[in-house]
Amino acid sequence: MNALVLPGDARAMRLPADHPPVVSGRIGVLLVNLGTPDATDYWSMRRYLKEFLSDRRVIETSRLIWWPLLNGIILTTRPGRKGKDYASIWNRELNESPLRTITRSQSEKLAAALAEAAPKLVVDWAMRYGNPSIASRIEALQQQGCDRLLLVPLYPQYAAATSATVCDKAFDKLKEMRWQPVLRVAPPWPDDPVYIEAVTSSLRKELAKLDFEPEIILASFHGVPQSYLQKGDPYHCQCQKTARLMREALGLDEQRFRITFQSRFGPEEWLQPYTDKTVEALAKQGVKRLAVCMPGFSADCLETLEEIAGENAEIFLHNGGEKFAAIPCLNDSEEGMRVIEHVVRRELMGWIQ
Ligand SMILES: C=CC1=C(C)c2cc3[nH]c(cc4nc(cc5[nH]c(cc1n2)c(C)c5CCC(=O)O)C(CCC(=O)O)=C4C)c(C)c3C=C
Ligand SMILES: [Fe+2]
Ligand SMILES: [Fe+2]
Repeated sequence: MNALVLPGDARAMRLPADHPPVVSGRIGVLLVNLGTPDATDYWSMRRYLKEFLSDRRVIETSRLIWWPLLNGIILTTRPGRKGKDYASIWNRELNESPLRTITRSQSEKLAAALAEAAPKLVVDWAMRYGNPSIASRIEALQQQGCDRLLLVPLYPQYAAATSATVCDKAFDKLKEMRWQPVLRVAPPWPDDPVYIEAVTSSLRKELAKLDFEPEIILASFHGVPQSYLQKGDPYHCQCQKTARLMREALGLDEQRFRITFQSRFGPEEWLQPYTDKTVEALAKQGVKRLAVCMPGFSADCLETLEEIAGENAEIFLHNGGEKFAAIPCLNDSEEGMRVIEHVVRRELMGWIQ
């Protein structure tokens, strides 16, 4: 007879010698963000973009039209161009993208914050595209004895292209498993008072550090094609709600605090107003001082550091603007961790005390 110590509760269990090993009794929390290439060279970028842009949740265009486009022009030209953009924001110390560095830190800080209240908890993190994959981390959590799993897509606003595809991927892994962990999924938090308080107090703090007072603040959210809204995706409404609640909490009017949508891709019409067009128009109208916050991103990434802090700053300054600030995302700041810990504690109710 073997004596097996269960990591969760340190119970010793007696099993026959030919019995497969059993580890159980722990709870896994898996934080998931969008994705990241392993490196900025052409092939790493191509692999990452191929996985990302082959996802039917992201690109809903008919495969007959999309496949030749993707495998022809897009995967030939985009990896090189975007590799340079990633290189401009790369974390050289750790040789990885900022999104990876920040997501790991969020996971480590969450684990530390919950260690005392929930010693059976194992906190981990994954990327929907690239590494570490969702499948590999679910497997690792199971090997550590997690028979219950809380999946946390790190998107405050739900979109099929982000939140739903995280669930699809997790369920793909579960489909292969004999002993599936029980799965809970954290809902989005577009109007959660803890989130609204965190994004507005973080914004106030960042504004206070500037050497200027912006005439206008943009809340820029990642866009999606306009057709996704027509098909019933709640993303647009949830972004509007977050922006309205932020504006009310800040006591600003609709002129001073405006919503825009960034990162459009391809010729289709995306959610509007577009961030880059708005930034250009404001500069041309004579606005001299502008700040842009990005409350839909839980962590700084290519779209915030390169597109907003880089490209959009340049657009503003080239068209007559004088001062531009890109406000950092919540990241692993005190405010950011307050939101993640709040969501996780609430969704673990009944599983932990
Ligand atoms: C082409 C369709 C895309 C849709 C729809 C889309 C939705 C969407 N994306 C995010 C968050 C992020 N996107 C990021 C990068 C990125 N997004 C797309 C395309 C779509 N996104 C691409 C092709 C890329 C890669 C870069 C590029 O080639 O332009 C990132 C940054 C990742 C990083 O490592 O830094 C984030 C985050 C949301 C929230 C969203 C819909 C709501
Ligand atoms: Fe995106
Ligand atoms: Fe709406």
